[in-house]
Amino acid sequence: MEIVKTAIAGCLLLKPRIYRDERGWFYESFNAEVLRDFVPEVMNFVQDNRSCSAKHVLRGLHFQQAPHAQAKIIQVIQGKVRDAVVDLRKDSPTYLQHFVIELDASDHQLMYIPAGLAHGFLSLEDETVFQYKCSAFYNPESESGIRFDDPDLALDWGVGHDNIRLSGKDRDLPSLKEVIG
Ligand SMILES: Cc1cn([C@H]2C[C@H](O)[C@@H](COP(=O)(O)OP(=O)(O)O[C@H]3O[C@H](C)C(=O)[C@H](O)[C@H]3O)O2)c(=O)[nH]c1=O
Repeated sequence: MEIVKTAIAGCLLLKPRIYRDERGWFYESFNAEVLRDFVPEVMNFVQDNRSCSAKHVLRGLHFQQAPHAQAKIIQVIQGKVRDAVVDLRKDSPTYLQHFVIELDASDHQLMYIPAGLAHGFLSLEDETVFQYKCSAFYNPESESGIRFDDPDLALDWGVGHDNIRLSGKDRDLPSLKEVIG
């Protein structure tokens, strides 16, 4: 597996070695021994989530507040997304840094997102299936987030905001300024 650093400290792209033959392909999508030196929570993933989204559905930006903050290893199983992360760790050298990256199921890339980052994605195709490992259990009481169109972040989702479909909960998310105080 190739481990690639991103613009945010500790957030890593994971590019598995793909074994192809006449039957198709195979790769290890998670291997604790391989990730041990790069992913502090490698042995603490306790929950896997999977969602399916229609085109232009945006889920996020979400995070769980400490002590329920979740590190995640995300992957697009089917379809394509624009995935966004924001560093909310006040002690991080990349505090408030953010980026958007396109992840396509056909690339088989994964991304490790440390605890303390806000995360969301925009589905670019119908039936986009998104799966991720979490290092802490779901704790709705600790859930928070940032609105997808926050003016201070100005995230580039690649489509007009009028085309984006949100849950009622996500429509009411606070701004970055409200979250960081
Ligand atoms: C997250 C979660 C949700 N649920 C239930 C609660 C709701 O009844 C239903 C849908 O939840 P929600 O609308 O919060 O799902 P998403 O909008 O996909 O949330 C996710 O969106 C972005 C992409 C993330 O990175 C977060 O991990 C996660 O919050 O599943 C559970 O039972 N367990 C869970 O871990």
